[in-house]
Amino acid sequence: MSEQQMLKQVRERIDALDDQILSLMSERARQALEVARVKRAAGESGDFYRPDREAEVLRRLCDANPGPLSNDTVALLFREIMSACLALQQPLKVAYLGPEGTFTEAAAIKQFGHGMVGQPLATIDHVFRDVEAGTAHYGVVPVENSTEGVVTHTLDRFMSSPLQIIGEVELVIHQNLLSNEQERDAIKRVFSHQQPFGQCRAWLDAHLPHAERIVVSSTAEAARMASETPATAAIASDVAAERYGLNVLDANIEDGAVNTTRFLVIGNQSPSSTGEDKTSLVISRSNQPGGLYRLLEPLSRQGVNMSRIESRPSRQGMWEYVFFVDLLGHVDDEPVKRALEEIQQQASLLKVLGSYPRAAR
Ligand SMILES: O=C(O)C(=O)C[C@]1(C(=O)O)C=C[C@@H](O)C=C1
Repeated sequence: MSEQQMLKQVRERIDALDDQILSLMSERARQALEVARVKRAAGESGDFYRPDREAEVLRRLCDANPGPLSNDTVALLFREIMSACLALQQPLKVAYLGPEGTFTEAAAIKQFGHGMVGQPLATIDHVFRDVEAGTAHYGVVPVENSTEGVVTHTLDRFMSSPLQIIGEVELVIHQNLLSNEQERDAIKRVFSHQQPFGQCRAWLDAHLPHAERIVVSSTAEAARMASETPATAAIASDVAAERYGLNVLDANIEDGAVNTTRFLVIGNQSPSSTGEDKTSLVISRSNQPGGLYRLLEPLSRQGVNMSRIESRPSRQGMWEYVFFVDLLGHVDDEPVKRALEEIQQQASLLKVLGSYPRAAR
């Protein structure tokens, strides 16, 4: 058989499979509409997004994945299918720290898929306020090791907010050299946020030693400026390259190995336990010797793992420090429930910020 004939045969098989996939996806979308009908009939209020159910769907499919597609790819595809089904049920408005093309937008897309209606906002405070006011269903803000350098503000803002953490997103951050130019030799100036410049210092010293480095407010702003200025480049995400129509001259130019940023998803609902959850708390106790030890001791007694602790100065005058703590488990899981009851007796402040599925891939 000639190559042409063989290709024709394989492509016919692919066409037949695509027909099956299309018909299955359509049937799935009809079932999602049925879920929405049942929820409405039962008088459920609020939106139809269920992060706990989505986390379970993705975990189950990744466990069953026969290959050759990677689990990351399977998760990405099914995330988009669920996002499209959810958009049919009801379009979801998601506020995030903008502008468009930032890593926070990429995190929002990773959590909600392209079916969401994104609302890029100027500050973390605006994101909280829009979700508090109901203008957006959910919000996405950076919290740890962010390229935008705004982590502590996110933690502080939780002190005064009634919102819950309903999910977390981990994103491996890759930096790229983006430009309208075709060649690196044409670049005289490079725009970026301060932190990506730090992350790519050795690469820039080696490959663009004479280019002037200009710090701007975000990587997306850097991409926008590079798109309008000849002989310049931006260090930014591949999402920004797409958004501003720039060429990726060099990909993955960060000096370090894996550079992950964590984002929080905020909203009004409380996801149910999925068996692989995290709980975030803020706790405090008057400043006495052994105070922090007494606050945390119930965790070890109940066998609850702590994945993070962060101290912040209290702004309320009553406590000197507050501690942001992440636990493995859900508030409805017995060991976490018991530990929290014991902590409550020791603490002058205990606020559960939310229980939510641990970051999926
Ligand atoms: O199972 C549900 O509650 C649904 O609404 C269906 C579905 C899905 O497409 O699988 C859609 C949206 C939710 O966020 C979770 C899952």
